[in-house]
Amino acid sequence: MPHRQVIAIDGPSGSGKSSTARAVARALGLSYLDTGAMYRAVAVAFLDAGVDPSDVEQVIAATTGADIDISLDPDDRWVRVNGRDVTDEIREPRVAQHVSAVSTVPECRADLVRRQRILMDRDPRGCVAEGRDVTTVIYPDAPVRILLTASPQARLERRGGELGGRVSGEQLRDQVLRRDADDSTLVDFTHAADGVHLLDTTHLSLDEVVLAVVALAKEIS
Ligand SMILES: Nc1ncnc2c1ncn2[C@@H]1O[C@H](COP(=O)(O)OP(=O)(O)O)[C@@H](O)[C@H]1O
Ligand SMILES: Nc1ccn([C@H]2C[C@H](O)[C@@H](COP(=O)(O)OP(=O)(O)O)O2)c(=O)n1
Repeated sequence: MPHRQVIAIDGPSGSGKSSTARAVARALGLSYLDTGAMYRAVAVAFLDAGVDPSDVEQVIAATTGADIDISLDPDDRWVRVNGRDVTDEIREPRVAQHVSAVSTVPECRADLVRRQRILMDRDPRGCVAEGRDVTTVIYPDAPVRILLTASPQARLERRGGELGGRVSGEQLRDQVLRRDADDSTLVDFTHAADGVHLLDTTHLSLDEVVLAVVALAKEIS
């Protein structure tokens, strides 16, 4: 049987992690894990429950008690939390605004990391996973580890294009730059750790990034 392929991709908001990881999973016939969707799903759960985001004990309880079910199919993205489909809701600006209340609490991270390792090991063919700490914490032994970067300007333009004018310039900066600053208090996703390949996507098209990652995976595997 061919060996499992595991590809770990990290990077800041708008660097292209989700689009790249999904396309690479499709190209190589691997499963795909969006670890950020799990943080977002927990944020929906605690907002639903009326938890005050600054009440750390309640945020921890909402995280450890959340029943998260997530698709690993790159062609069929969905996520459910506590039995409710929140696939579209997790992309709403109110979720981006509050999700760091989960990602900045070590107990919440430990709980999600444990679940993410299990999900990454589920498919016998292997997995492409993306987030902020896949290369360093969740799966530091992955044979292929990549940090995607792009200039703040490029990342703001990409996320702005994706949201199609649904948010103000100020909300956009909050979603991208403020959130990255808050999220990087516990994990470093701006410098490539030892053995992690740095790929600056500022001047590359999505297709070029996907080709570069697939080429690297073939070279290493
Ligand atoms: N290299 C690229 N060049 C131009 N646009 C890109 C590139 N990579 C991703 N995008 C676009 O930027 C937006 C954000 O990408 P996404 O993959 O969601 O980033 P992340 O998961 O890192 O936040 C999407 O609309 C995506 O199509
Ligand atoms: N492995 C991860 C994945 C996401 N997070 C946090 C950081 C982000 O604010 C949220 C949402 O992540 P997501 O990847 O969906 O965010 P972007 O698509 O890059 O804007 O979760 C994390 O702390 N660790």
